[in-house]
Amino acid sequence: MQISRYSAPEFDPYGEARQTETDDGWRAPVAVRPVSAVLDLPGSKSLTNRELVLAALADGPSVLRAPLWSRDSELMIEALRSLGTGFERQPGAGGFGDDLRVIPAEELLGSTTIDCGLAGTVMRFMPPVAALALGPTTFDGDEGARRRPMDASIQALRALGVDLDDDRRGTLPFTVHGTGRIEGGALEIDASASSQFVSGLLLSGARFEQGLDLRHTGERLPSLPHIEMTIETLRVRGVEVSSPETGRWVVAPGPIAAVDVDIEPDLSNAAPFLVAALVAGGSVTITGWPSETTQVGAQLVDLLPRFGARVEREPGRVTVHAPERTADGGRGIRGVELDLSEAGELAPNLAALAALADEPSTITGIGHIRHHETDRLAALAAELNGLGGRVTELDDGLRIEPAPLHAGPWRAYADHRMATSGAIIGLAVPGVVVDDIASTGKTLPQFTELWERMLK
Ligand SMILES: O=C(O)C1=C[C@@H](OP(=O)(O)O)[C@@H](O)[C@H](O)C1
Ligand SMILES: C=C(OP(=O)(O)O)C(=O)O
Repeated sequence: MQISRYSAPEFDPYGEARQTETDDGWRAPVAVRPVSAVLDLPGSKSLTNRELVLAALADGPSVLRAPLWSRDSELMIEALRSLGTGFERQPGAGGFGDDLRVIPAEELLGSTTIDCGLAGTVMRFMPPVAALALGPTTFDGDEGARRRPMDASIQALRALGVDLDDDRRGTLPFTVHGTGRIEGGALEIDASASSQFVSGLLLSGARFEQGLDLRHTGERLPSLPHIEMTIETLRVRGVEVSSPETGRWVVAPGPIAAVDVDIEPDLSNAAPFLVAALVAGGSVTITGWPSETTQVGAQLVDLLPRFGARVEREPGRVTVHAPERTADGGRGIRGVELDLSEAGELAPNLAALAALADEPSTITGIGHIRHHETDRLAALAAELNGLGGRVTELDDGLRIEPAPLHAGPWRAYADHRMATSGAIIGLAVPGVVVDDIASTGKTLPQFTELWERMLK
């Protein structure tokens, strides 16, 4: 599925802050007064795509309530459908679309091609599922997806005895020749480039004859909360999974239970809106905030105060209040020294915030985000510096120094979080034009609508 070019409705809340699709892209609206917004957000990408895989491998039908409907989740649905999984949409109670009943295939069948788009979850979670299907499954995706590392998934499946045809560069495209079963057992992988290699194997591991005893051999492992999320979703479905030591996970063989699940709102997609409170002034509230969660976006309640925000927690909601304005009318955003190795997903939006701070910031621990939708370190440095910023790329992060920013184009590189980062900068800097706001459809097709609502 290709996302159609976004066509924004005419939007002119302040006369000067027009949000329109021009030939060059989307003119980001400027915040001309403090915001005071209460917003509801659609479901989590990471939870939806895990629950889709687990529901398809389960021992009976499951309902996903309030799942995310976006490019990444629809690609996952299509991938599972092409292997024989049944799906029925059911009216949902929330405001963001239907619930989804997932009916596992009696037998998963290959002889198909899976389009991964640019979705890391599809390209890393689906190959083990394809190996459990009978017949060949070819994996491919967007041009940008062909640059994302896949070697750990490919080598893992080979080590498990699965036959694969690939380009030998450790990237898409490749073909998995599924035989309908995987023996399983002990396996070593280097997941330093992405936690998704680990999650992908754990999600299918209970369906291997001997389960899985997986060890990570690399020096670092990014995005640990996402592995915790995988473990938690498995446990909810009755799978025995343990981590006897750091970097090792054991999944017992056995059925994956059919369970109806509620998908939490996407807390990483809360980031641009909560960050907007610091940039525009005022406050932004996100409703439906879970009291307990494995989502890494929950760390925003601790991260944003480091930039000077005040965070208020009430049952089911989080409110972020802007810092006090400085004596000279500045935003009062503080510089930070952050290790974001656990929360690399939040780095683009937090880097945009840091670029609007009064003090320098250093964000480290995020070398792996060079392998996200684009090389996010290079992209952030290029786009911020293109607007007059003073950003230095480090091996594993960014050094961001205060500098006055000016109008200009902002390239999204087909990356939803680069697009929302451009929108954040545009709140403070008139004349920022994001070339591909439609890329937000990867995980949040309602982005511009919610952004408008926030600014009203
Ligand atoms: O498992 C997941 O749902 C994800 C894991 C993380 O990937 P990396 O470990 O590659 O950072 C995260 O950044 C990505 O957005 C989603
Ligand atoms: C890295 C991300 O996505 P993906 O699931 O495609 O890896 C992200 O959403 O920030």
